[in-house]
Amino acid sequence: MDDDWDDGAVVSAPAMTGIISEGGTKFSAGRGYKASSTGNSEWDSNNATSGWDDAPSSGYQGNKGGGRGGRGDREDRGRGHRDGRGRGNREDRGNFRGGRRNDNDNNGEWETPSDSWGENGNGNGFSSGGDFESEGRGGRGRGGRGGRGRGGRGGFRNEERSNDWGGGDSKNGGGGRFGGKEDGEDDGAPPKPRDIYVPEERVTDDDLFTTTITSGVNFMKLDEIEVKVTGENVPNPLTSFQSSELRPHLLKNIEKSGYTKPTPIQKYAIPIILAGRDLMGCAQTGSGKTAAFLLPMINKILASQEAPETDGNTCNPKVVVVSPTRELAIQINEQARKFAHNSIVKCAVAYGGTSVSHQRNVVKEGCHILVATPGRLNDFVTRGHVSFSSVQFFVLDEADRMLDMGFLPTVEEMLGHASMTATGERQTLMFSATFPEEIQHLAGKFLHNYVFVAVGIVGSASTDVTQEVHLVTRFEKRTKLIEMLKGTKERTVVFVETKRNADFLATFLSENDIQSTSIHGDRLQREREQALWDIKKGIRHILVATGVAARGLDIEGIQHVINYDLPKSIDEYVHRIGRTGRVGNSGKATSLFDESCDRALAGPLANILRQAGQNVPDFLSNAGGGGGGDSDIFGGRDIRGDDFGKGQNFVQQPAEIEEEDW
Ligand SMILES: Nc1ncnc2c1ncn2[C@@H]1O[C@H](COP(=O)(O)OP(=O)(O)OP(=O)(O)O)[C@@H](O)[C@H]1O
Repeated sequence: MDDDWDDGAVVSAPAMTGIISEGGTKFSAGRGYKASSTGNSEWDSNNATSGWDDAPSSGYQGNKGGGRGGRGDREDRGRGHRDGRGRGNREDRGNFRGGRRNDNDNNGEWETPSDSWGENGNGNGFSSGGDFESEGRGGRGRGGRGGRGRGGRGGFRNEERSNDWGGGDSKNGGGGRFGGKEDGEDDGAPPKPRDIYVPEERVTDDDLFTTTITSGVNFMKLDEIEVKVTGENVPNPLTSFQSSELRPHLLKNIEKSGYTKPTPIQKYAIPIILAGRDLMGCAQTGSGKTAAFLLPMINKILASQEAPETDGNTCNPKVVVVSPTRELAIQINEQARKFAHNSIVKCAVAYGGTSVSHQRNVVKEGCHILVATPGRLNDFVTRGHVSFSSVQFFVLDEADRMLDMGFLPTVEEMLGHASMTATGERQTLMFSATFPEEIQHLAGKFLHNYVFVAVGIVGSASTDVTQEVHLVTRFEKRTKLIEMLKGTKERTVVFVETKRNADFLATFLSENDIQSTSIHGDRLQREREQALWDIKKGIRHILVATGVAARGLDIEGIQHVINYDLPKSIDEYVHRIGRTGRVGNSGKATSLFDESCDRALAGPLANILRQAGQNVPDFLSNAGGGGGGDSDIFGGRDIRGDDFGKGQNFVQQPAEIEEEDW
């Protein structure tokens, strides 16, 4: 669909009163929002009962009403988009498996009348570039998220705004955050609103050891999973944390974390990283990949006993971890703080949507470990706040996502930066639960004589998640959702494809007495963090989310994942349902399969179900999911060949589980 804005139609900010008819959707900014369970919904100037809640609590219960509808925002965000990031980007992305292009398109679509706010549907598309962090490509004319131009939140416009909107103009191609100009510098362009959000450190040092998931009854079963390791001179795996080379301080923090034994990926990855090797590590969702890379890196810093390095106002971290979403960056930083607790190791986090000056001030104090989203990191490097000259470890978490077309240019820029230590001098580590072969090929150029570790079938879902797929029409989805959620207190993530539908559903559920919140790329960072906090703390028990929450998030007590809309790619499905059933806990995933738009997923979905020993419904087989599974299409093997390493590779047979382990 055409995702351009019609600049001629831009209405300026004062249009905050009255109804604007926009692509079939009525906005009555600053007023209430009436969600109808029967079909169309609209902004309703007479109904102020369920407006956007701009209070710190991110639920949809507020009576505030204000905030939505700012067409002025649209002007800011919209224009750069047309000539900037625009179409080339979409085309590029579309080449990769899993339909990133479709994702992007979908994110930009108005829903059909039956399932959206609009009366006529299809109006003002906005190509969002997905919900992941994508700031930072402006310097290349891609403009990050430049110019999405959705009729946005006028109420917040002058308060805070994501720095990663790109902020370009229609002539110059959007974006341009990396032109080397400091915030506020006068270059003749319209002033860019600044992010002023200073995130609070919600997880205090005292809470660090209680915020992660306690392993479940199936934890020991992880040892049954076959592990394939290829590469030259592969070190032997660990048998326990205690018998490893890890330093006593680290062992103490591991114990305080409640980890009694390493997971399979930890058993293999820790010695490989300690031995100075590069690594491509693939293991199921919720199987402890974060600790697998953090522990050996922290060990190395502890061993060196060096203070954090700074050079004037420039921070020279030893470890850089890059994550595709802000919330995942926050989480990885919390894990790093936990393992480094009470030691000399200093950790910092930098991500978009927050005050640049605040994070710059934190970073310039120096840190050993810097966890960041790519755009903010690249920005800091470009501006000289961070240098890669001391980097010993460079980690790409969710590496396949980091190397798809959305982020690849930024990753290439970072790894090709003049200050970056050379391949072979630094250790480069990549982790994910999914690793398509074409992405493995790309990854190879950043790695040096790496070891490949695959725990289980890469790209497969955890068998601890009971998966169900229901055949529905789009008109039945809402009723089905209410049926599933009514009366249950299960902590649930409901995934949808579009940001606007996330908001719509969260409101709709709340109006049906199912307290909900939402997270997606159009919410302010403050709201995104609040929404997650509310779920973690049980203040809300339903989180309606776009793909921004699909990867990496580790939230205690998520029992159910619902794919209200199925994703376009099977990898995304695997990551989404992996928000439950983590570290040996059981969970369930229910997907609503609408044949009119999900047909392409039928085959891959049936394979995933079969691999996990789940029932494959007839309608999936009939829709094209009748064939057998093929693990290789999910990157289940080393692209260098199963024999790579000339006989030094080995396959770990599943361990015998002793009775007392259960
Ligand atoms: N050895 C262990 N024993 C017990 N719990 C562990 C162990 N290792 C990790 N965990 C816990 O398991 C949970 C999942 O770990 P983590 O988030 O690293 O998974 P992951 O493999 O990175 O998942 P994803 O693919 O979804 O990102 C966390 O709460 C973590 O604290």
